[in-house]
Amino acid sequence: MKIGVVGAGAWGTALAQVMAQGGEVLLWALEAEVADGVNRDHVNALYLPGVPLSPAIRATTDLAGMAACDALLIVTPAQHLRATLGRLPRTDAPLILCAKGIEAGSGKLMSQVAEEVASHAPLAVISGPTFAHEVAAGLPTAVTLACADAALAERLAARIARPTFRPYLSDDVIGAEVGGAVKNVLAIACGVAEGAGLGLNARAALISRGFAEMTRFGLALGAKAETLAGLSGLGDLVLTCSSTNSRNFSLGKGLGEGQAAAELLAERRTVAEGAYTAPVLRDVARKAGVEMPIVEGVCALIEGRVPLGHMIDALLARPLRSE
Ligand SMILES: NC(=O)C1=CN([C@@H]2O[C@H](COP(=O)(O)OP(=O)(O)OC[C@H]3O[C@@H](n4cnc5c(N)ncnc54)[C@H](O)[C@@H]3O)[C@@H](O)[C@H]2O)C=CC1
Ligand SMILES: O=C(CO)COP(=O)(O)O
Repeated sequence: MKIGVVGAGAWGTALAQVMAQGGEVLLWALEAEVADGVNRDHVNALYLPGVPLSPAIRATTDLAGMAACDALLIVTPAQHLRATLGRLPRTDAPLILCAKGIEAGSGKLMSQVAEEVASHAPLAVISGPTFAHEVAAGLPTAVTLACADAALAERLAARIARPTFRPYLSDDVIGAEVGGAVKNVLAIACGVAEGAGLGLNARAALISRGFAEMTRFGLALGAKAETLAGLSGLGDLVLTCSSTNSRNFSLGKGLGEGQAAAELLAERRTVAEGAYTAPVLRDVARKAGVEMPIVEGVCALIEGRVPLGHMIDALLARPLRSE
């Protein structure tokens, strides 16, 4: 099974590196300098610096080449998924969606966007606790591979599984996507707590009450509770809420230190998906009648509507209730 990877940011490059252990991989990069660097020097200096890449990865800036692949890992940021899929050549190859987010404007999960733009393609999702640098370095990692078609899931798992990269199968595509999208927003909240010096008790409270928000939201969208408690939900939440290796956590840390969201976002080339997912997540949750006070607080901070102190006071002053 020849694998194509669409998107040569940190995660697409790391996935290409693991998949190259099982044969040649074609990697599509938006930027010509990235494709050139991968082909000539076997590095992606822009998005995954310091990692020597496998010579079995061949990079291209031409999406047409993806038609020759048997399965495509789609790893562009969430807000670029629709446009990128729209430019892909028509192919019957399964699309394995790897971005974590909700589309602004439509309020759709990645699989719902793909169903609209590439309705002919079989879909799967990879999600879970996966810092790109660790995966690229061959450190042990487990992910959720979600697909409604059990036979396809098994075929994909057989190709994707590597000695240090272990997929667990699930039929709950929505659940796998909700976990990845919501944890990014909660990681911003935990970063805020770090930046503002609120302590580790506050972080643990945000993780567990954030998980309650993720679970309420996921169940309202039809996700299974056990998916949300698995690698793609709780697992990724714990990882991303614990380390400045997370772009979302470090964005939150900057906010907690008093910097403005607009400045922090303008400074970065890499994507902090939670900043774009937060407002649309809040809107979808409100429409579904799901209370997400931590997500509401993150939105208020990102939009610059309330000072940090007010946001913290508002969360602590909510009516007392059962856990
Ligand atoms: N970096 C990580 O450790 C992980 C990232 N992810 C997810 O993977 C997705 C991609 O993130 P990264 O690879 O980290 O990105 P990145 O932050 O390393 O790089 C940004 C990417 O966006 C692309 N891009 C910019 N403008 C674009 C456009 N107009 N059209 C298409 N692509 C465009 C760039 O070419 C580059 O590939 C995100 O949804 C992220 O949440 C998931 C798991 C781990
Ligand atoms: O999704 C990730 C780890 O699973 C990466 O998190 P960040 O995008 O916050 O860096």
